[in-house]
Amino acid sequence: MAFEKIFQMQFDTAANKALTTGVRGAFVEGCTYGVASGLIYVAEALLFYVGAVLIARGTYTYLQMVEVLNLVVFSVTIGSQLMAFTEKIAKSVQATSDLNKLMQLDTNTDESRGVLRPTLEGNITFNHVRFTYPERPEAPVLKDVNLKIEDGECVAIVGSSGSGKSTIAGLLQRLYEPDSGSIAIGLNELRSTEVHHLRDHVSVVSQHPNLFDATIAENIRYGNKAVSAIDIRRAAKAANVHEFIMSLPHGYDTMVGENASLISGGQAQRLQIARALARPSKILILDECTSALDPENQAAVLEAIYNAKFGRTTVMVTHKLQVMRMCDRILVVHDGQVAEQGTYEELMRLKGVFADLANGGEWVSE
Ligand SMILES: Nc1ncnc2c1ncn2[C@@H]1O[C@H](COP(=O)(O)OP(=O)(O)OP(=O)(O)O)[C@@H](O)[C@H]1O
Repeated sequence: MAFEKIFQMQFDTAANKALTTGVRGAFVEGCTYGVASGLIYVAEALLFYVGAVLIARGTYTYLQMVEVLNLVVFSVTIGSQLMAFTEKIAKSVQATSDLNKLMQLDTNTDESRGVLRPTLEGNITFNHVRFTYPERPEAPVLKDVNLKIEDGECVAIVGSSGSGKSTIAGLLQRLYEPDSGSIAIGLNELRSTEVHHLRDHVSVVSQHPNLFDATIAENIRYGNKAVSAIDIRRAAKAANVHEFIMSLPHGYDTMVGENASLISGGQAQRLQIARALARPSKILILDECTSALDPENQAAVLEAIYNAKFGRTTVMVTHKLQVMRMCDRILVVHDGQVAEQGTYEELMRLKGVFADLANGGEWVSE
């Protein structure tokens, strides 16, 4: 999904910046500490020497020399201790400035609008939707999208790379607002629906499972306290992953490891499907969720999706023929519009955009 690539890039940039700043900070801190400690000893040595000379000449008494020595050593020690705080002071200044920026953020965003919490079911409709990413105002991604997905229908959204498939999925989650036109689920316009409520009712399974270093049960629950242990098991069974979980030594309490390193890609993907199914959502969006899998894992995930789509409206963004064939209908996005729609056979017979993309090798067949 395009958003993941962008987040990954931003994360890499931030991590590299943190590393460079950390290394530079450690170097400065080390130098500061060395100079500060050295200064005390240099000052003491100098004072003893000058004091001794002054006493020898009879300018100072021994008592006067000790008083001056104490005063200077005390001042230098305080100064050097303050220098040891340089890094902490710099961090506090930066943290205060960051906090200040956060406090000034506008809470009146597109997301904050919309307060309705209706039951989200019924047909999905896009009515003359036009959308341009704010970062690229000169290039509208969607120019005039009109589509209708029936309640309970399974639809594949296909098109060439960059045609705007993931953007349609993103708009459906209200990650962005259309420039014009409207999107509705049943009779409810998305722009007047409360965004958390919407995202609780629209489940997304993306290309990367995004599992956390927590137990399998916690990964399926995903912070939603309303999801009970029974819901978790039911979802895992529907996602075809229950038996695998039960084969693990600690079952649902097994830790999946950092970045889900202890389980395969297909198992991780089925856990992500279980997470989506554990929620009360009637709408399921699957964005290229099998593209990173080998054929064996892909078959297991497709079987899970096949079970999951019953009773739900399912939208699958895909390049895979097998996934397209699982769907009731295929929508072809081209030049910012839904250019064609129908079953695989109907679209091939049309000899239009879909057939051209098929003949050009755009669709993956295994
Ligand atoms: N956050 C963003 N900011 C600016 N441009 C973006 C952003 N996300 C996507 N785009 C651009 O919008 C266009 C449509 O992207 P989108 O990800 O919807 O296409 P896609 O059909 O899903 O592509 P793919 O099949 O390669 O995943 C592309 O040209 C992409 O570069």
